[in-house]
Amino acid sequence: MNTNKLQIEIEKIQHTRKARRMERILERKKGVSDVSVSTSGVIVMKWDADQTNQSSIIESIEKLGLNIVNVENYNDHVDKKEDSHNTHSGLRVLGENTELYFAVFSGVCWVTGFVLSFFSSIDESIATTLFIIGAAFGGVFTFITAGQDLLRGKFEIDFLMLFAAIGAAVLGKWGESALLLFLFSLGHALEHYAMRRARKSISALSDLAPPVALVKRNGELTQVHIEQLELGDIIVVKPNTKIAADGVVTNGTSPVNQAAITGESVPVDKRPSTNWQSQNEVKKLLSEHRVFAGTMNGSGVLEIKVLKRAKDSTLSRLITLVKEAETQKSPTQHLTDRFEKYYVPSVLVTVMLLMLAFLVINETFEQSFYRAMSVLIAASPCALAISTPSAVLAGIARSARQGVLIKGGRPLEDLGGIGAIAFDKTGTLTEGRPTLTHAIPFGAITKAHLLKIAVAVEALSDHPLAAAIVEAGQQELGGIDIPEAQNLKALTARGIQANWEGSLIHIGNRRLFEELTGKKVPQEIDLKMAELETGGHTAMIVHQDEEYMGIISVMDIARPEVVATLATLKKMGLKRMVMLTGDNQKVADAIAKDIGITDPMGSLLPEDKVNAIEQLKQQEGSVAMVGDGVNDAPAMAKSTVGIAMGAAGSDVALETADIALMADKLDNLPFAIGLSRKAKQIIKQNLVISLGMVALLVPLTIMGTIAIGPAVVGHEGSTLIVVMNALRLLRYEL
Ligand SMILES: Nc1ncnc2c1ncn2[C@@H]1O[C@H](COP(=O)(O)OP(=O)(O)OP(=O)(O)O)[C@@H](O)[C@H]1O
Ligand SMILES: [Zn+2]
Repeated sequence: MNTNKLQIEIEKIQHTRKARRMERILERKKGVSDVSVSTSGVIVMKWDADQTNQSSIIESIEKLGLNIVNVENYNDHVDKKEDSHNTHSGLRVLGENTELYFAVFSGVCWVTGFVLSFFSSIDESIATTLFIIGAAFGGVFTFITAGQDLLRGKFEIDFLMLFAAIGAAVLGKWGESALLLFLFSLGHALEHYAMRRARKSISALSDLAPPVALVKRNGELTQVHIEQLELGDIIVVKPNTKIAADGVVTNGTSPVNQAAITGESVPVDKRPSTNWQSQNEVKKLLSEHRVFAGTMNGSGVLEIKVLKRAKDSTLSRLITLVKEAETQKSPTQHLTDRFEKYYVPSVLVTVMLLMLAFLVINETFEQSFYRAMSVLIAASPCALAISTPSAVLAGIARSARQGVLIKGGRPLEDLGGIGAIAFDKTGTLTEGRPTLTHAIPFGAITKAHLLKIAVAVEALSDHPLAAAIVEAGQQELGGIDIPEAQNLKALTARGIQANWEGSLIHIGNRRLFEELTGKKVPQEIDLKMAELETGGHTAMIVHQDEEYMGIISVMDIARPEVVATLATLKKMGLKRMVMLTGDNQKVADAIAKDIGITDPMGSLLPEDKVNAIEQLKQQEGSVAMVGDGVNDAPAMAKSTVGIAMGAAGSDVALETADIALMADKLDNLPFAIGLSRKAKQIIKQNLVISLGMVALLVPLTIMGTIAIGPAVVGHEGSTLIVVMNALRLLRYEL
């Protein structure tokens, strides 16, 4: 089976009955299965590439009198990116592993022929025939690939191999020719087999989402294909079944295992959101209210309002990004590509010259040709070519399983070599949910008045600090009516300004008032603030017209896992852990001391954060920046590797980061760094193995110490070792 998935948008179908009929008709087509036609005009189906093809399917749909609007082939761009050796699907009579079976059969022919050739009583032609059959089975895939490459104007290893085999055959050395093609095809079949294994663990992601969902419409439960779910639909998720869509919990409580998306092994308790009817965005929801398609419901029944279409779900985005990531070349790969560009032609020239050796030294053309072929095989950069991509593929596949999306070889390699790591404070190192701790009025002002002003003004702000002040302030004031403020102006990294009851209010930090008044803030205020800040409280001044009214302070606590995470990073040898924040330096120092940050940098303007990253890069070579990917995006973009946390809930973070921690936690950071280091190390080992083998084999073949057989064994052996070495990453644990 070679299953593909196809989604076709057509014009709306008027009746459900008609849609069902379409389904039945299409289902009857050979190679097509699991057809679902929605009245909204979406056809989804699976089709087997061995039995039918896309254009034939589209033709049959058009024959039904339907107008096709759009066609989306889920496997399309994956298939195209499969390596060229994998494209001859026409010959896959025995399934995916046909090449391997052919190689084994070719080997059997060769061994039998080889054994028979020792018996003088048996006619030589029998052994020769076996060799020829062996060569045919061993060479057919090589022949096709070489042909395809040639048509595309490319000289690749398959062509060289075929050339060598034909050369040997021309010289009457059928045994050698068969051996060569056998070993070559065996090596490459095993290599593809291994690579496919790594790729499978990526495509396993696609199987996470259940194909159907139970939807509640007009009080009735019906089963629909997930592509037919509409935004706002309420789906019912039974205990221990998979959740079919991204959405908000509207009813029921249940623990949900989100490991598939976020890598968290502990289930997250979900409960209904109180205002689910007005909730329209997954990213604004608290983790206890939102659910993701592909995650596993626990013991309770959940009702969920669908907030994303199947094709836009976090899981779908993740799958697309992982598949894209696989094709992003790493720095080492660019390097080896460039190396190969000069290397391959020079090998060819050398081989040409070696063929002419008989003109200079005393040997036959046959001997010269034979030596040249051995050198050609020995020097072929097969192992080199696969050494980095295989590691990148395995690394990305492994991390995806852990809830870490690494977008390609570059971030994978870069993260393994970072000299320092910088964190955004609010929401990354801290919970990002500050609480009000103090309200200190000055002089004759009452606490209630101070809070009233603060609540009225901050109610207009969407800064995380504001929410804390409003919520706690209102509670303390006991639901009294507070006149509304107007004309809010957010003063970035300073505070806010608004009109209230005919006066002008400012709330913010020292910078704001220094700029406003041109003077330092009064000493007693400064001292009081400093006292709070030393204790880790973020203090803000409330100012009405010309008067300082008081100080309010909030506190944001560190995330529970941060201490352990930073300790692990330290143990892993990361010396500089930097915290970047717009908050006061003293607050930064206080938090840093508690959690193990080495370089707290406070009172930063947004552009200062970017400069700080720039500076760190100069000092440490490369630096990773961890943040939420939204308001620290510029700093992340400037860093060597931008790491976004909580990416499962935020499309922006998922798109902009180089590496995304899907869970809203830092837990996986050491894992990601460890995996990247391992990948870097494996890539290095692979380069040594592949180049070392070439360095060993080339002189030996030139001197004639070893013949073509051992050269092929060495060559293919190193290729396999390199791939197997890379696949170790699939089993990586911190
Ligand atoms: N709405 C507001 N009300 C009062 N003060 C504010 C407000 N917005 C910002 N400030 C003041 O400006 C400072 C810097 O704010 P900024 O938004 O740059 O950083 P942050 O989001 O608090 O922290 P981080 O940089 O760690 O995310 C705050 O610490 C606070 O003193
Ligand atoms: Zn090879």
